[in-house]
Amino acid sequence: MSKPIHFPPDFLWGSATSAYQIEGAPLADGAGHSIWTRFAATPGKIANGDTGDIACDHYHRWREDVALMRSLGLKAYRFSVSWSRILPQGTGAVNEAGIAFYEKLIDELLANGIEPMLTLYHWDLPAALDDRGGWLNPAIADWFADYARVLFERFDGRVCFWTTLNEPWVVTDGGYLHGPLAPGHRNLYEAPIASHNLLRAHGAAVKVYREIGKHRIGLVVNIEPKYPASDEPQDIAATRRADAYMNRQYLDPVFHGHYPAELKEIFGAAWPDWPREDFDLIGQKLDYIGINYYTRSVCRHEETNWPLKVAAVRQTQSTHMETGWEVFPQGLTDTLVEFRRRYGDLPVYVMENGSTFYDPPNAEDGQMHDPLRVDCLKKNLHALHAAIEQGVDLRGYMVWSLLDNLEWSLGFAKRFGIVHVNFETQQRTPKDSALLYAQVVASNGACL
Ligand SMILES: CO[C@H](O)c1c[n+]2c([nH]1)[C@H](O)[C@@H](O)[C@H](O)[C@H]2CO
Repeated sequence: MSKPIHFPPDFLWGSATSAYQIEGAPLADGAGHSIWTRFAATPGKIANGDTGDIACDHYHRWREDVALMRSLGLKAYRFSVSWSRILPQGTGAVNEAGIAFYEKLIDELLANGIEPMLTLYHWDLPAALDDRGGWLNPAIADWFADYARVLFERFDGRVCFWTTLNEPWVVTDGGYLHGPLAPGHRNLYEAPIASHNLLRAHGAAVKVYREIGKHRIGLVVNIEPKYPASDEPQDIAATRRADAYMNRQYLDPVFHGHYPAELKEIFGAAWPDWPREDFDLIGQKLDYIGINYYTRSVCRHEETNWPLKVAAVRQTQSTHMETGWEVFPQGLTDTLVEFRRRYGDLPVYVMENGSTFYDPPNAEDGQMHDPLRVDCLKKNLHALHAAIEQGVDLRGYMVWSLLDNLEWSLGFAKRFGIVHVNFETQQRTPKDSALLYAQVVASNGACL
């Protein structure tokens, strides 16, 4: 009989989504275009021609969705604000209808005892700012800080939990180096600049929050722990490069004031000499770190792979993600323990963790059975608890995702929701994984 599991008494159990993936109506009520409304309108960019034009219609069904969260007993809800609903041109005049939408959502969450956790940026940059260089223009740190200030002034106090950016690595690698995500660039020289400006913007927003905010602010990074495929020196070196590029490229400047040396090795002449004062801005003190964990990577040297010269060795038990993300719960424990070892005892929240599997059609009993996701969730929650037992100051967990939604360029086919969405009828149906998660929340993990 395994030892009963106990999470800390006030552990924050919740779920996560993002604006473009669930809201729909991206241009409603005065909102401006974003790089994702543009990308989605470009033939071939999103699988099956899917777009966020309707998605989960959350823009109209937000009250129903909060009631759904309440029915699951969720303590918190992590969502993002669409910058171009608030500032249609990215800067300048505030669109009060955009403010009103998020105000209604926040007040409904609070009325239902659910902590709103607001992400300022989850990838949907205003198109008007992209026209001015977007993340490649150093001025974006000021544009982002001004946008953040509007939301801080309107919502701080009702929102007590702020995140500046969701996953600067994905924004950079997907949008500027390899190109599968908006704005779809493939440029070795642009990627470091975009990445550095994302971190500068993060720092500038935190600085504004320290002037006017009274609660908590942090950053959310995706961490994919890297394990060498062999003890061959070139595989060890490849693993180090992969860890520096995906993981330490963001945490080292924020917590240690410099980039990992491997980045100059990877980017060569494309890696600028950054001004020292930038690291004072980037290194603003944070109240927490958010970590998104999905899988690990087993790395080997591969001379032909641009620009890292690293290849991932595919593993056996994988999810149905297009690159087959391995189910590896130990990686979650390792990630959290390693964060504490390398960066110290800052409070940690797992802000995304989930899996996509082909969900069989609902059974005769009308219930949406998702056994693979249930198994994955249980294993990851045990791994989470193992990290707490090893001393990690883990404060909360947001399952990705509340709803099946638009999986960016992969469209609606990749379902991550614990609640099934019929995109024809917009009917929501809790899957077995949602019923399990509700029990986990109600028992604070004791049912695991
Ligand atoms: C590299 O994987 C990242 O950790 C990651 C995975 N995911 C994410 N980031 C994004 O934050 C979500 O918008 C995605 O829907 C979700 C599922 O793909």
